[in-house]
Amino acid sequence: MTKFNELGISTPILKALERVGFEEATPIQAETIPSAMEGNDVIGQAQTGTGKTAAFGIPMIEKMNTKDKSIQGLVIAPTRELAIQVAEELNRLGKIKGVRVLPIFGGQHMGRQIRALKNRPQIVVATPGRLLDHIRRRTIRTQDVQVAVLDEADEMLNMGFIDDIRDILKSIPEERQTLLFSATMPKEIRDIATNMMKQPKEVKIKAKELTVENIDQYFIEIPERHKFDTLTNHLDIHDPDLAIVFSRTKKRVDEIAEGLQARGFRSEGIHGDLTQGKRMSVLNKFKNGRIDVLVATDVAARGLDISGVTHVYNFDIPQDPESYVHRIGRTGRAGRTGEAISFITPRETAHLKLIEQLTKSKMKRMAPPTQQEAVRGKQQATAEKIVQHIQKDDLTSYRETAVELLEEHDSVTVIAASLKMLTKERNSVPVRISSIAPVSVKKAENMHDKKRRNNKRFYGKGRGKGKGRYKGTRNRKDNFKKRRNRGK
Ligand SMILES: Nc1ncnc2c1ncn2[C@@H]1O[C@H](COP(=O)(O)OP(=O)(O)OP(=O)(O)O)[C@@H](O)[C@H]1O
Ligand SMILES: [Mg+2]
Repeated sequence: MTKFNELGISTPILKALERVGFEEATPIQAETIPSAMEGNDVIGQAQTGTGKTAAFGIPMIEKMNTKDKSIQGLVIAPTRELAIQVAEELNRLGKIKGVRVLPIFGGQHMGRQIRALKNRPQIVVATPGRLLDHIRRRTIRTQDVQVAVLDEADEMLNMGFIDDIRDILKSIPEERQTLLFSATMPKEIRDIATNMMKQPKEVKIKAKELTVENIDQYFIEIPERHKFDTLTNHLDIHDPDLAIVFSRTKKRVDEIAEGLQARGFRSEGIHGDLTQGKRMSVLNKFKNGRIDVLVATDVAARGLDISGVTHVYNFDIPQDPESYVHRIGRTGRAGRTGEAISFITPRETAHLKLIEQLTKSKMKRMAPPTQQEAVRGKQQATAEKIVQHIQKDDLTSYRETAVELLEEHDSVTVIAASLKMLTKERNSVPVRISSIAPVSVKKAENMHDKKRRNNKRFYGKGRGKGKGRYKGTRNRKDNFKKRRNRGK
């Protein structure tokens, strides 16, 4: 284990690290911080939840000159929630040094962002579409940017984002330092990345598996129509602190969340068609434990760091095997344990193999939990609560009534009645989720089309097309030209 003070980090940042409670550097931090501080371009790959944010954040903050009021650092992230989270983490690490960090993302008022930019942040953490709007309106100037980071780099360099990223990087001086981080880095994406960088140092933390070892991975083979009951049965038996349920479409996310509510779970959905205000309020409720089950599209698959997530369900397995790695990585973070349960329909077993090939780990088969097991699970949870009362509380004032009850009834009957009263029996209202085609291996190979489609599906129709969005992107013009030529 490496201490932070062995990495050449300055005193204000060491102090900040102490304050946030980071005692030792994680392997990705130990290996990339010194190299990035020397000014190298770095591609950093390490498992989910192993501290990649601080791995790029610390060298970036070190490089910032607080006397200079221009934007010197730029972090680009695929979702708004992640941009906010990364900005918060950089703020915690850079505060003592006096570095100002601002998140900039779509779905928020331009005017409000322009006002916030007047505070002259040194670091901006942004989603690509909105950042490009600001660059084109010259409300964000990138000529003094020295460090550019692509968090979730493989996602940022995929079909859905790459044109925006190219345009953004073009606006930044070439002498910049470029840092790319992700838990996954397919080879073809790494090749694109290297072309945008200067002799990057590649740091890949060696691990037997791409996924985190302390996440127990299971799969349950069931027909589509049994998925919902299987989910509620599993939730009743395993009683997660916080759980995330991933589905492939926004419609199903809404339906699953509503179905869970109908059965008495505290649940809400999050996806790209919701207003930004709603997205934030749902996520905050989940973080504060006011909802227990978050149902999400892949908009919540990458980067989000929410403590207390003990279970991740793949209600629908993802089309993209990389996405599996990121989804299940929402649990088992920073050394904690977690469970991932994937529902596989009989026609999707080949896809399961594809995922296992990528992750180099095996999912264990689990039998679908039955209704009786679920009922037993709920009763056992009540029994545990009773035992806690026995251990903790003073029950003297209840004893007399207890003795009276036992004079008339046998003890098992009395306890059974108490359990019945205390157990919140699950109502079993029928819930229908609209159907979805199974994922197929063949489809997954068609990367190009898939990525364009998926970005719309997960992040929302409106991504990057808000009011005032700069309309004449090179890409669209090119497409237009192509169409015109074809028509001739
Ligand atoms: N050195 C450290 N010691 C203790 N905790 C740490 C350390 N570095 C980071 N953490 C904490 O670990 C958690 C995960 O960190 P982070 O979100 O940066 O992971 P990540 O590698 O970016 O994961 P993902 O691939 O999912 O984006 C965070 O809560 C973070 O504050
Ligand atoms: Mg991250």
